[in-house]
Amino acid sequence: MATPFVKMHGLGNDFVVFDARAHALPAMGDGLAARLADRHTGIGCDQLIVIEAAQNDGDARMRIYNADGGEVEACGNASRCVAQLLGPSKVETAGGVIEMNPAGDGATVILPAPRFDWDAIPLAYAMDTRDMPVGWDGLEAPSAVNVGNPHVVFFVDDLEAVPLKTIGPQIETDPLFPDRVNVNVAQIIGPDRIRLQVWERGVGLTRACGTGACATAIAAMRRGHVGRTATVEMAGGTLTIAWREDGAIAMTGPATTAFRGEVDLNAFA
Ligand SMILES: N[C@@H](CCC[C@H](N)C(=O)O)C(=O)O
Repeated sequence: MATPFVKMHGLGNDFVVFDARAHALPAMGDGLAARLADRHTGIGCDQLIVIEAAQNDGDARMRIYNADGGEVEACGNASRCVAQLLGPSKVETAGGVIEMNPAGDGATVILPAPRFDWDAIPLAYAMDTRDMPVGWDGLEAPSAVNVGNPHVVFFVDDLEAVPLKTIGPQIETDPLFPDRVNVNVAQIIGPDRIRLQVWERGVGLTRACGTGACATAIAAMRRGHVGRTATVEMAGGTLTIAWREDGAIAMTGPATTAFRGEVDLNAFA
C-alpha cells in the first residue's frame, strides 16, 4: 500500500516527513528509518520525521530518526518544516515542547531553555560545561549545551583548517558523551555573526543543523562572544538565533517543500 510523504528541507538539511495521524505507519525502529533514509537504496534524507497525535497538551507529536536509524530528541530545521505543515501550533518532542510560528516561506520556532548541567548534556563525569578542560587533536576547551539534544561547540580561528570529517566521528563517539554528541565547529566573524560547520550525530556532515546553530549561538552568548541575537552562517544558508529573556531560544529561517510522493513501506520492511 502506498504511504504519502513530503520531502522537505531547511537550508539543505533534508527530511522525509510522514503524517502518522492520517496513515498508520509501521514502527520506524528496527532499521526501517535507516533503510528509507539511505540515499542509494531508499528515498534519501538526513532525518526521517513522523508526525503523530499528541500525548499531552500539544497539538501533535514529532518523532525524529537520524539517517543511521536512531531515534533522537530534537531537530531544529525539521521543526521549521513541520511548522509549515501544521501551522501555528505546539508540538511535543522527546526534547520538549516546541512552539511553531510559520511565516512566509519559513518559520520561527521556539525551543525550550538550554541546559548546561554536565549530567543534562549528558557527559560521563562532572565538569564545567562553559570551558571544558578537554581537547582532541588541536580542538580545545569546547562548551557543551543541551538544546533538546546534546551538542559540543568548539570556537576556532579558522573553520576551513579543521578536518571535521575526520575528527567529528571521533568526538561524536568519545566515551565522554554517553549518548554520543553533535559536534559543532564555529568561527566568530562579527559581534553578531558566527560561521558554523556541524558533524551531526547519526548522520555526518550536513549542510545545516538548526539545533547546532542554536547550541553554538547560545555557547557564544554564554562566553560573551556575541550579544543575545546572532546570525549563524552554514554551508546551506543562514539562521537567526535569539536567546529570549524568558530563557527560551527563538530560531528563524526558511523551510522548503521539495516534493510530495508515495512509498510502499512493505518494500522496505
Ligand atoms: N539536523 C538537525 C539535528 C538532528 C538530530 C541530531 N543529528 C542528533 O542526533 O541530535 C537540526 O536541524 O537540528
